[in-house]
Amino acid sequence: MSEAAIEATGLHISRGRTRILRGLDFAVASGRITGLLGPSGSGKTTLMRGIVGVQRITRGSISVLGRQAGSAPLRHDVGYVTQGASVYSDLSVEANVKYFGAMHKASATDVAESIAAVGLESFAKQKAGNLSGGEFSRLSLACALVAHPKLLVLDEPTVGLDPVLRAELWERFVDMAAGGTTLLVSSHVMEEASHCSSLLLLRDGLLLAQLTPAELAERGRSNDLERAFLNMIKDAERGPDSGHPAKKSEVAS
Ligand SMILES: Nc1ncnc2c1ncn2[C@@H]1O[C@H](COP(=O)(O)OP(=O)(O)OP(=O)(O)O)[C@@H](O)[C@H]1O
Repeated sequence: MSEAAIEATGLHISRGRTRILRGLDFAVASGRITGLLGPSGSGKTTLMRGIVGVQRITRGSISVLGRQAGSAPLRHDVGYVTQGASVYSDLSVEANVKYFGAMHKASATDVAESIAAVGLESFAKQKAGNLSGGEFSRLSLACALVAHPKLLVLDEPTVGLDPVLRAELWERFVDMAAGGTTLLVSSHVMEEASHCSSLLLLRDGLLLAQLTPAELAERGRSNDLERAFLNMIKDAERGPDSGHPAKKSEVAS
């Protein structure tokens, strides 16, 4: 078993007066793709923010690459691509990637490779503000890739992308993991779960289960992972009196 890149212990996070994450314990393996899945509002973004160190932890801890989440030495090792725009609309694609690359001493080759990795070579000189939604989000990804992070945290990176681009991006993620990068990718598209080695299933701020896609299909009694997830949720809600009791280890207390 590979070493953990992320370890959360007794993690609670509140935002304002609302308790969003309510006691999570899990580990994310190095050099793998871990999917963070759950319905809208389940706490995926909040958890990612905690991992990259931009969200105050209320109780418990998160360790990232062996250090406390958010600590200064992690700055060059952790990449985070948010759902919101993080690039400069008035700069070209190339200038944006160069700008983010400069913070990590990236070479001209790194810049060109990152642009190529997201399929934006023909848009290199175009202003970011003139890109389509999907191109714009791929540019955000290129800006994170240029730093060659050891851990890449991606919040819904395939939203707004067509099926071809979606597939290409997942191939890219698989290649990166094969090269040793750890990826934590959130999505609410359950079919994307099949690309991941491990899945964290969040619901209402609790970890419903951590399992492989094959285990999800088995425990949720369907090869359609969306249906399997829904079945697991129903089982957890029915509790031990249902015909399909949730295993104790699957339900966070
Ligand atoms: N600043 C805030 N103050 C209070 N509550 C917040 C704040 N930000 C988010 N929340 C609430 O926290 C909950 C979890 O939000 P979060 O963005 O982590 O969910 P998510 O699983 O990423 O959702 P989505 O898939 O829709 O992006 C939501 O109910 C949201 O309304």
